[in-house]
Amino acid sequence: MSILAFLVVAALGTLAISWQTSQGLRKDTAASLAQSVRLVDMTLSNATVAADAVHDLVGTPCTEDTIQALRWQVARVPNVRTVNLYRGDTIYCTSLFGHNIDYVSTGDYAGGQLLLMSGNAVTPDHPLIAYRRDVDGNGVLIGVDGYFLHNILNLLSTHTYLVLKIGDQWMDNQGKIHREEGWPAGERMMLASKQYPYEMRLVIRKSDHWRYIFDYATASLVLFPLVGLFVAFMIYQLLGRFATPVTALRAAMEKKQFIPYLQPVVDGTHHQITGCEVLMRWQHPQSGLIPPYQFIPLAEESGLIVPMTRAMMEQVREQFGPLAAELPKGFHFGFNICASHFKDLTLVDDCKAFIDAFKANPIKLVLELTERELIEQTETTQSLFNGLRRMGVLIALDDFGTGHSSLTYLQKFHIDILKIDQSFIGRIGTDALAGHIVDNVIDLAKRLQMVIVAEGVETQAQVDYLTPYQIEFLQGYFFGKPVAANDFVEKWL
Ligand SMILES: Nc1nc2c(ncn2[C@@H]2O[C@@H]3COP(=O)(O)O[C@H]4[C@@H](O)[C@H](n5cnc6c(=O)[nH]c(N)nc65)O[C@@H]4COP(=O)(O)O[C@H]3[C@H]2O)c(=O)[nH]1
Repeated sequence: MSILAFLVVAALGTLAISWQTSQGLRKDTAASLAQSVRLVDMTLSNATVAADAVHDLVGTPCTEDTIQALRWQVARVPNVRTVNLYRGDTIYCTSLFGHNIDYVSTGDYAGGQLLLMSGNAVTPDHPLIAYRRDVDGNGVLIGVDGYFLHNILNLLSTHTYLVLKIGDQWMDNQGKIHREEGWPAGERMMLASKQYPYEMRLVIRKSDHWRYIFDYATASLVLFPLVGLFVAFMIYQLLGRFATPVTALRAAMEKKQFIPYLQPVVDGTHHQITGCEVLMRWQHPQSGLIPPYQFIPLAEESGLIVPMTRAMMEQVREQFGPLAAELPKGFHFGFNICASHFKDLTLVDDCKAFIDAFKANPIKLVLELTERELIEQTETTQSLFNGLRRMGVLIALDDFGTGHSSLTYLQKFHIDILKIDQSFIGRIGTDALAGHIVDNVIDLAKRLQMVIVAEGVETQAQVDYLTPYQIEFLQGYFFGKPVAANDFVEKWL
């Protein structure tokens, strides 16, 4: 989707740029054509001025005065290089050589008026335009300097190929005169002069488009890919990353959205705080605080629970390690650990790092395993359990009474603590049968001679009921609900 979005924006950008470019190019070229015709007309009008000035000399003999008058026009009128008089098809008087006989092919003149020449006798490589004014078979020929004309072409053909066409000849912006139609390929435009028989022709080559794009749409060239990348990134954020619930979990983990909530655990006699259970919450930016039953099963299924639990231990360690001195003596932290985590040897390192963070006032670390998900005994799990034991980590069996743990299982894994499931505590005082079941579960736990925690204690009646059993620890809303780490510090420490 992101790539598609990028391509769509890029395609739109390309369309916009090419539309913008072709519109701009068309407008600019039309303006260049009009401008070039105006300038060439202006140049040729100088020839008209010179021709007007010597009009009366047409057909008169080539005297010194006539030659002087011709030369005077060359000196006076801009762009005029030569002024010549002819009779029929013979030039007989020139500003350059005075009295001189030369042949003129008047039939070659476009519209009988203009001829494009690559040079003359004096400057054979210097283009010029001959302007002819005929007066009944006689007339005047004005040589107009091609330099100014090819400069006009040069100046106005920055983005296109612009030529001046007179008859079947044309001059390019280098001042070269051509006869064949050897023009570059591309879109053609032309504009004819209304005053003189010539036209300006223009070719928009493919490369002109590119040059035009770079010159005029640089901002768009940078902007569109950037917008494309931004849109693609936003779509990636909104759709791509959360395409599956697992990717959503992974993203949340990277953004550290899983945070610890802590619930106090109190001693069974004086109801003083002795430790806490760490319970994970997902602080979702849109949905708010998400309880663990909505994401823990998926986290376990996908294997993400291991890094999530490690991050949880790290967060608690970083927040409470510096407060070690303020914790009650022998304070315990309980973490829920899923069965698959017991195959991961990094657990030992994480536990060591956790314990080491509280050297100032050593704590007890409790790993809570749920009874509903029994651990298989393999060499790895066994060595892991042994390693944890050596470090003094305690193992608690959570939700005791709801699963199928056998005595052998409890012994095999050296369980230290049994946490009686809250469903049993919740039944206290409801009916006689329920009371019987609760008694039996507590009795069984007692016979196993393990430390007991009663979970889910909500009422005074439940506390009173449990008191004669001398249960070591109690946990439940009656004493305190799970709260964020800061609130826990404020309320309990
Ligand atoms: N009605 C009632 N409920 C009480 C009372 N006292 C405690 N509770 C709730 O009982 C649950 C005790 O945790 P749990 O049995 O380990 O059960 C936990 C545990 O199995 C799992 N869980 C929570 N955090 C983690 C975690 O970090 N890792 C793993 N693997 N599982 C976790 O999600 C389960 C539910 O957690 P929570 O929603 O936090 O629910 C907590 C706690 O808020 C009470 O007096 N009344």
